[in-house]
Amino acid sequence: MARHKKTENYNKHETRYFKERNLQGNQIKMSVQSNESEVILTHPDDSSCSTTILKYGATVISWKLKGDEQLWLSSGAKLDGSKPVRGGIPLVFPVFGKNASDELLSKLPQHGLARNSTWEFLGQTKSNPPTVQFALYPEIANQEMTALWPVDFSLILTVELGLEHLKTSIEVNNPSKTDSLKFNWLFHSYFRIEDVEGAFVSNLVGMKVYDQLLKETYVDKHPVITIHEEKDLIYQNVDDDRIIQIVNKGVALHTIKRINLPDAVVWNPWIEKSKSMGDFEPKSGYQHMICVEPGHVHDFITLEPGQSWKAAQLLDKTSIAFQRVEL
Ligand SMILES: O=P(O)(O)OC[C@H]1O[C@H](O)[C@H](O)[C@@H](O)[C@@H]1O
Repeated sequence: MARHKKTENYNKHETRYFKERNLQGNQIKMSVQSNESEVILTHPDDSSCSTTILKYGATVISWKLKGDEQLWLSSGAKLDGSKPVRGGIPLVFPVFGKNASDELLSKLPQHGLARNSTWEFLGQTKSNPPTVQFALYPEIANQEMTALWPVDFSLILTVELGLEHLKTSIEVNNPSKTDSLKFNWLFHSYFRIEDVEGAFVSNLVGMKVYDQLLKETYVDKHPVITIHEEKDLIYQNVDDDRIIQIVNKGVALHTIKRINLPDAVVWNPWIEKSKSMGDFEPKSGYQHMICVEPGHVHDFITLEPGQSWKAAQLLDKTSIAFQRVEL
């Protein structure tokens, strides 16, 4: 039995269209289409703005603004539910990376079970900007993984498509009456860029960072992060008002705003690591992508029975913003 009330009746074997009405009450363009495997949102005021969410992992696999794709998706990504999607915005829960110390979380594979589970499509909650919700809870999550991590939880993902933004919000609830819920959360966003070597990531200067390759923690004094080799950096407790941007040729291509997400991972696999990932295609793809991943990963969030936690990632088109920092 589904725990979450669907906002629209929905027959999973049919494609369903949710239509918009204009001021005269005429039916106009459809803004949400759903079929067995994916949900597609198209902005009612501009059909060149759209996003596609795969029900497997509730993974955003495409986000187009004025017809331009914003996210990087590997041409070798599996979209059939056989493995997590390489690209787009995979969701990381309840653990980031491979945990070695927690009795239960350490049994889960890298990045947990949310990206390996088919989520329930709850329906559309708003017509403009078009907004939809998905849910995940133990009864429908990947059963091999819930057997390893027998913990109660409930997740609601909200995806809102604006004319100039994509907002993904998460609510985590602990429905248990007796046990606490301990977890990490992260939006593993893969951004598309023309040439990673010509780009930089801004506004992380002065932040404490754990370098996963060097296995060292230090304060990053680089004014910007450039990518000319493999990078795997976890910035911790980044000030809430720091707006992280991916800048290319003097233009802020992507702006990443974090709501209740203190950490940000910056990752590019570069040449050798890309070769080692079977689903990373083309192998030259590392030149055209960068992951900037807002999350809560440097420590765990703990929810007591009945408690909930909310956070969001807002991607938009803010013009270039260098922020003053006190070092
Ligand atoms: O290959 P995956 O399990 O999708 O992980 C891809 C990457 O995710 C994050 O960015 C981590 O910081 C990296 O260490 C990891 O390699």
